Amino acid sequence: MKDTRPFPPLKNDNLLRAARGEVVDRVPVWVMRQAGRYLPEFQELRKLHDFFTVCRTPELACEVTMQPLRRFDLDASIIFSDILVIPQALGLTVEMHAGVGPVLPQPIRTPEDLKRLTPDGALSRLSYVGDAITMMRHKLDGRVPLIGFTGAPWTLMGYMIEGGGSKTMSKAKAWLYDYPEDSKLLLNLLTDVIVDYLEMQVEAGAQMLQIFESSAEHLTKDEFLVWSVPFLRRIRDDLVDRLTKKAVSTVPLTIFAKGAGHSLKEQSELGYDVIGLDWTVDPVEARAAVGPNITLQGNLDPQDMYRDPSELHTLTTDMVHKFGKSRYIANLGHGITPQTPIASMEVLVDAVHKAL
Ligand SMILES: Cc1c2[nH]c(c1CCC(=O)O)Cc1[nH]c(c(CCC(=O)O)c1C)Cc1[nH]c(c(CCC(=O)O)c1C)Cc1[nH]c(c(C)c1CCC(=O)O)C2
Repeated sequence: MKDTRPFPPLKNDNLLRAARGEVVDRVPVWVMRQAGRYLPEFQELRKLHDFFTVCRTPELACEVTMQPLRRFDLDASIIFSDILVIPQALGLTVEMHAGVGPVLPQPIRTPEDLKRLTPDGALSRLSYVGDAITMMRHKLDGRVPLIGFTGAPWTLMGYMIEGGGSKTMSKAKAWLYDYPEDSKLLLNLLTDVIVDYLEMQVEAGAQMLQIFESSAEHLTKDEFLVWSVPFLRRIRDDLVDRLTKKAVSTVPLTIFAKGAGHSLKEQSELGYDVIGLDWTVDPVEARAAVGPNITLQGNLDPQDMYRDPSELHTLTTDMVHKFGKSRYIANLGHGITPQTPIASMEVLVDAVHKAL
């Protein structure tokens, strides 16, 4: 039965205030992939359960979501899941192979393969994510906001065509040139599912949403503007439309387009509240590009987490000083990597909170 109890009131809302451009008590900080393999308790749980079993079992997803919050004074939680649950819901098999990452044994190879996708009913096959979000809101007891997320269309298309991660996305890029109309069809199909999925996450209790366009780095600026930006715009516009029509309050939206620092101005015109930056972007230049009315998130190099604590502390403090206290959410410039020392997370969080 659906849990319809009201959610506990939020105690630390610095993340949402930063996203809306309001005054914060302290600079909020969270870390992409903050629940993950650098935590021994995550590794222990993963010995007992397959990756997608964790995603599909709300109790397990909530336990893993909670793990980093027990250790660190973070200002946000992010629901444990993966971007590849959408290709799964569209009928593709996705396996998580240790040491390799995601594998799709029957990828989309030709436009003919698009017929195998099953958008009808995809949302109902993702209902476990909504269940985990609702459960997590209660377990958090208002401690910090809960972020929901999705992969963006181009990034999902890449995994669906490559059959997993890829250094070049060469097969997916070949689609853009060889089958431009079918590429648009696939990107629009994914956009439709993503809008449904995000609407469902908000209704389930997600207080902020992040769209991961992690494979933007494989596109030139011109390609990014054609194959990513229009779909990111439609996700935002359609989602806001849907929520408005249902009289559901909208939540702040973050776009994280890794490797798209060449198009910050264009990103700032999409209607998102927050732009996530990878570590190649200079904070001061980013602010100049997006103007004063957008919140920036990021962007310490995840490799800096391997430096000694005093160096890491200094780098973090310098980063926060460059961004400033207004309209800023501290994070890494991409996901935390599996060998990261736990002590580095403590240094990062502490340095952010003490910087200003
Ligand atoms: C591209 C992408 C994926 N998944 C995701 C992205 C976008 C962000 C990014 O660019 O890093 C997003 C993601 N994946 C995961 C989260 C959980 C929430 C969080 O704590 O941030 C989030 C937000 C869990 C995960 N997703 C994955 C793990 C590790 C797998 C395991 O436990 O065996 C976790 C904790 C696996 C995964 N899932 C994916 C890859 C490429 C891999 C393998 C690489 C790796 O292992 O880090 C696809």
